[in-house]
Amino acid sequence: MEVTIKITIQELIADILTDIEEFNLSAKNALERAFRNVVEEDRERYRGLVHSYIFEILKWRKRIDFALNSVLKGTKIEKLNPFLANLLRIAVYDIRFKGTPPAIATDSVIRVVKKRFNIKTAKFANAILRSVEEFNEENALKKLKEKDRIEYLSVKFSHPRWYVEYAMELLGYEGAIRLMMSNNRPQRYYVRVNPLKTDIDSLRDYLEEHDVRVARTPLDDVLKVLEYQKPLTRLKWYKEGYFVIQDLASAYVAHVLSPENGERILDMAAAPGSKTFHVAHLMENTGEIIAIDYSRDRLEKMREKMALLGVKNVKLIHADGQIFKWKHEFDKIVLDAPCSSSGTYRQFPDVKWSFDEEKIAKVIQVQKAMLKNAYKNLRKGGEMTYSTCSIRIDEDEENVKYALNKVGFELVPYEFTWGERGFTEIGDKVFRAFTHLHDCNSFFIAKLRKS
Ligand SMILES: C[S@@+](CC[C@H](N)C(=O)[O-])C[C@H]1O[C@@H](n2cnc3c(N)ncnc32)[C@H](O)[C@@H]1O
Repeated sequence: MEVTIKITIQELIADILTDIEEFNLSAKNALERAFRNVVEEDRERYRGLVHSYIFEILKWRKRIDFALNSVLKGTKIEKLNPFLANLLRIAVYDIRFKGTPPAIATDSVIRVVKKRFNIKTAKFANAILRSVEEFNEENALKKLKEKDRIEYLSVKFSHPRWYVEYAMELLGYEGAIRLMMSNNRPQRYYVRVNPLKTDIDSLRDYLEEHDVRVARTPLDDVLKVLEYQKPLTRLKWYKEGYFVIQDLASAYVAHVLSPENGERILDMAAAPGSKTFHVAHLMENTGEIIAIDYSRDRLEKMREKMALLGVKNVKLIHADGQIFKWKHEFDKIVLDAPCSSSGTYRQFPDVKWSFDEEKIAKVIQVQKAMLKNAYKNLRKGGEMTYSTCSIRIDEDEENVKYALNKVGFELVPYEFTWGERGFTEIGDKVFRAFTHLHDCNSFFIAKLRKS
């Protein structure tokens, strides 16, 4: 496991995990940042391994912390120095999830503790890991189940407590468990063809020639990846923009919007651009798309990708979608709102731990303000999609009800060809996907009109 980079793998992983917490970075950004400092030849060799550690530890963090907190006396893992806590998490993950012999897992992190702290801390860490080795998780979980069933499920499936309660209310006990189990499975990839460069049949042939086994999906421009040999991002056609990697439900938005050639479209939260580019592709590069986002970094990435995909009808603007007003009204609007991202746990397990109720309440206010502002920017008779990758009714159906009752929109009875219908009295006119049912992100779409 030890590598010839200046630091060991364990040290690098603990640094990245600590950056995620301390600087509120996404796992993806933290990985990118850390690998900038790794020498070139090691970068390609170790990226996959480190990526997998980071994602798996974040996925199982609550269960890992349960083991650690059960053996820690007089303190909690959350109270320890964050770098030390993350080293302990790596060892627990190695021992309990990867089946690494405890002596090896312990030894490799204790060496880092000695280097970065001191002998006393190393002895402390060693004692904790010995206790973890003897910890009877099955018994402890059984006791927890008797005391607090929700907390038991939250630990067992390593999901936030609020999520367990929410999922049980939406889907019942069995449904909630199936959803959490599927959130914990490996990510499923989908690819969408870039029709400016090729067609779906040629893409399918190309992928199969390159050992990527694919299947059709409910969307005729999207393929489901069943098996692959090397990362899709290393394929020449990916690097040249012949296809994009885009979640199935996310790729439904542009179809529901049904843009027509020559129209003027606003995308109010556009970066990194999946839906904007899809709309541009469906419009065959005609008309005009104004794509705004509040994050300059994300817009910059979007600009690079746009050139690669041959998209020419998009103007990128750094702006706040709550107040942005353009000189013309729009025929159609995409509002893929910032949200709790609670539908993306399989893809981004770090998101599980980065939203609490306070942060979610704030994002709901932003969603409402954006809905109000969308109305101001839309022409009479114009249509829009409102979508989130959240499972929560307060970000989805309740916000649509707000748009109908308080803003003035009407709901378009769109004929969804797949997925589930939603909740509340408007449930039969909206789209929902769930990870355990549709093998993609849990997702919400509603189509609205300014009458
Ligand atoms: C769900 S993501 C959008 C994903 C994008 N539509 C796509 O398909 O690639 C939400 C986006 O909202 C942006 N955002 C957050 N607050 C915003 C605001 N007040 N105005 C505009 N964009 C905002 C975030 O920077 C983020 O890029």
